[in-house]
Amino acid sequence: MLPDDKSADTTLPPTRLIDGKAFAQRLRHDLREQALALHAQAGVLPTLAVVMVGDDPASGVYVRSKIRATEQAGMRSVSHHLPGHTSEAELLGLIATLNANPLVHGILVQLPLPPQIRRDAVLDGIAPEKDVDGFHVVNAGRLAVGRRDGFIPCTPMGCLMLLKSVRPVLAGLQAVVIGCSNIVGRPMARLLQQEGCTVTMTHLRTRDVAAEARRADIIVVAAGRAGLVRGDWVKPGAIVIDVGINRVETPDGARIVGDVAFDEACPHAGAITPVPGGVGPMTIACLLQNTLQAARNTVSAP
Ligand SMILES: Nc1nc(=O)c2c([nH]1)NC[C@@H]1CN(c3ccc(C(=O)N[C@@H](CCC(=O)O)C(=O)O)cc3)C=[N+]21
Ligand SMILES: [Mg+2]
Repeated sequence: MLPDDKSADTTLPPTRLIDGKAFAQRLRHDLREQALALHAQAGVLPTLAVVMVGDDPASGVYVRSKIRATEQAGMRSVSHHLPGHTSEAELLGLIATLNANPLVHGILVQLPLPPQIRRDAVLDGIAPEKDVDGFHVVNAGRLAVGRRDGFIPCTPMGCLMLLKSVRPVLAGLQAVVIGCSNIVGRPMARLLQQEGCTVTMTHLRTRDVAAEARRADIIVVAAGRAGLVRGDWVKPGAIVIDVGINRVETPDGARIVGDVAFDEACPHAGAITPVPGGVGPMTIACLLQNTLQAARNTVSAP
């Protein structure tokens, strides 16, 4: 390059692919060492109870990968598979038993639940100190008021870790969250706000989501609609975190895609998560982190 050639100064740096799979593998490796140390030093074997109701095949796949990851991370898992016709009272009974069991540190009830069971009644039946999903209303409340003594939902926590891996300081940035479920969007917005972002939460009734997205330095999308975020929604250099998991049929068979039109968005984004291999693996790693934390919390400080 000639000394007077300034073209490099105006060219955007290449898009950075955020490798959630590799990040999650490192985290799981670290968690394994910490779990083994806790077991050796305090005699506590971090244990996660996974409860599944019914036979949704996708849920079965997730549950099995959570159990495998738990054991690979030097922790124990106990799984309870209940039939699809289980009543809410029966499920609450199992949860009460797990709440009372001192050898169980974390409890995860796989969602979605069958229609005869009220999700919120079940989530609020889990002891908050064992609520490693962070879905109990008490843990949601702790996050909402900025307290740090509760559990943070695993997917937003994983998204924040990935964001910070490419941009350690988020303060002052404009963030847009697309989709505001209690599981991802709402807690994500609260975490970003705590990091000092100016957060816009968008949802089904937002008049012009594209216009909100175009102003953003950070886009987190958890809307459950394949290809929702188009290339021209992405401000040059923005960080794009894609939480979507959509199964689509292609001529070459079924494929999992996110909520971002990845090929379109890539040239605009400064950094972007792929699907698969982005946010998904982080969700499981953060579940293990919360389980380890729940186990540690049972050990009285020396
Ligand atoms: N109580 C509860 N807690 C949950 O955390 C919870 C739940 N219920 N119900 C279902 C959703 C979904 N979920 C995922 C976890 C990991 C991947 C994951 O690892 N995905 C990989 C593989 C994707 C694939 O190829 O199938 C990836 O994105 O690369 C995806 C989705 C947790 N969920
Ligand atoms: Mg992903």
